[in-house]
Amino acid sequence: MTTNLTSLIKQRGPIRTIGVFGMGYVGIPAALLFANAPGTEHVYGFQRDSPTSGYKIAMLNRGESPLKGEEPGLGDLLKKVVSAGTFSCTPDFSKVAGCDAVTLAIQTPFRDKKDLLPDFTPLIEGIRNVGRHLTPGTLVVLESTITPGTTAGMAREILEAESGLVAGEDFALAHAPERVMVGRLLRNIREHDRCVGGIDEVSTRRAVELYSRVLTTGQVIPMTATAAEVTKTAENTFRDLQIAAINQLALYCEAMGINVYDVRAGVASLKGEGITRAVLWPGAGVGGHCLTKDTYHLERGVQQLGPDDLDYPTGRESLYTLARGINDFMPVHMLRLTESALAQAGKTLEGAKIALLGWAFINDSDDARNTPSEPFYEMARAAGAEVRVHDPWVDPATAPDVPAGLSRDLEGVLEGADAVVVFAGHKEYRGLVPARVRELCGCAHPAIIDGRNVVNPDVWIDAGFAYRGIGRGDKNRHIIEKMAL
Ligand SMILES: NC(=O)C1=CN([C@@H]2O[C@H](COP(=O)(O)OP(=O)(O)OC[C@H]3O[C@@H](n4cnc5c(N)ncnc54)[C@H](O)[C@@H]3O)[C@@H](O)[C@H]2O)C=CC1
Ligand SMILES: CC(=O)N[C@@H]1[C@@H](OP(=O)(O)OP(=O)(O)OC[C@H]2O[C@@H](n3ccc(=O)[nH]c3=O)[C@H](O)[C@@H]2O)O[C@H](C(=O)O)[C@@H](O)[C@@H]1O
Repeated sequence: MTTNLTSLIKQRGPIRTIGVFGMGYVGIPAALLFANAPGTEHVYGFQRDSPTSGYKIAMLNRGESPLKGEEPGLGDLLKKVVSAGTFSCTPDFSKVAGCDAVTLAIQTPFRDKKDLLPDFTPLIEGIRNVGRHLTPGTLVVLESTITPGTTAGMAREILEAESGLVAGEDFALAHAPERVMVGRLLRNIREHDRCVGGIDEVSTRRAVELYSRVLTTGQVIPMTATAAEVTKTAENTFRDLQIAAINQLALYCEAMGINVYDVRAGVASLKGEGITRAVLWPGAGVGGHCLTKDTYHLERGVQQLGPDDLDYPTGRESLYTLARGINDFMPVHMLRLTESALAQAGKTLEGAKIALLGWAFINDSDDARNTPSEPFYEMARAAGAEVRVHDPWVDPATAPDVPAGLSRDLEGVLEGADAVVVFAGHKEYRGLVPARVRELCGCAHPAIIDGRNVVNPDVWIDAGFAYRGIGRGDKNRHIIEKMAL
């Protein structure tokens, strides 16, 4: 069926000029790969000149990356496309008018951690700016993680209102969620399969044309815009669910006095013939900006798109939000394990000195977004404990929302501690020496609470520690070897 949009796209020919809104972890690698792809004449990196991020504009145009941490290949690619003149960064959104395709990779954080609602303000501002300069025949693609229904709903309405054009008639509109991981941004975009969903067939086809040019081993998987939104939120919901399943099993194993890692090895040994189990790892909780929010995007999507059509067991909570609840319970459980270990050494949380090891939400990383260490920190202090935090990766000078007293001096944090609580599986903690730690703690029976299975229980129990570990029902009831300091 030849629609007005089909002929508009035909008149435009292949996509040559591209705009990418949001020069962040997602937008920058995406823009550089588009700029480096055959057939691309120019890519505009659209970046608002905000107080916090405006500096990126000049930095990127100098060929310097504003992204923290190692990103293999990104620096060289940036220099290449800047010197080739196929990429430039600008706050001048009027250049949208000259683009054949515009993508938006703008942040969509929680508005407030308590209400778990997304703050779409920055994204809406970006969509509005695209609409103001939108010309017929252009493809618009949302890459941000959004609530299912947003592309065909709110985004479409704003674009049409600002441009006076009609989506699906005058311009193409799609969603193509990002699956990148910091530390492997370029590789992930090239190699991961890419779900690409248009509000209609013509939009999907144009979006497939855009993304096919940057994929190497990845395949494009076409679908509808809403299906693409659900795919992104569901893939992280499922990961959160898998983590909750092993966390619940860890709690059960503690109650039954067995070692969850024996059970995990047993279950994981079921292999092949489609009967394999995806058993993940129990731990002190789930942080990050993906798994902590994407479940709620999915839940809001079904509530907004299909409230009257959803058939679900009456009065039962969603399995997915229940999983979120179990994962968010793990820092509470860590506090209870700490309390139990302190009690075994004749102490209480009140007045105890706690060394919290690990502020980052993930091993060997400086990323502390929505870290599970934070609720533990707050609860322990509320219970009257003094908590000092160590993290070898998180920089107290630059990381947001760091606790008072976050230090990189491990021995200093351990000095005088009644309890040592491991929240991140940083490699530094796998080498802790019990005798040295006990000497630094300066008491006969310090507590060690292992949230990431980084210490050997027997070695620490033999050294006089009151040990507790997530899922270690076989060790958590040990007796203390009475010994003088
Ligand atoms: N960072 C990651 O590893 C992943 C992120 N995502 C999703 O991708 C989206 C972007 O995330 P990040 O790149 O991490 O965010 P980011 O915060 O690193 O980058 C966003 C950029 O957009 C800019 N910006 C904000 N409002 C703007 C506007 N109105 N016009 C132009 N620029 C604007 C910001 O100044 C910033 O430079 C989010 O929805 C996130 O959930 C998805 C998968 C992985
Ligand atoms: C593009 C994108 O959204 N990728 C997601 C991202 O997740 P994220 O960066 O949040 O790291 P993650 O490995 O999922 O870990 C999230 C949180 O869950 C905890 N975690 C993770 C795995 C596990 O078995 N047990 C566990 O407790 C981690 O400690 C962390 O606190 O990266 C994951 C990945 O590394 O593959 C990926 O599966 C996720 O879908």
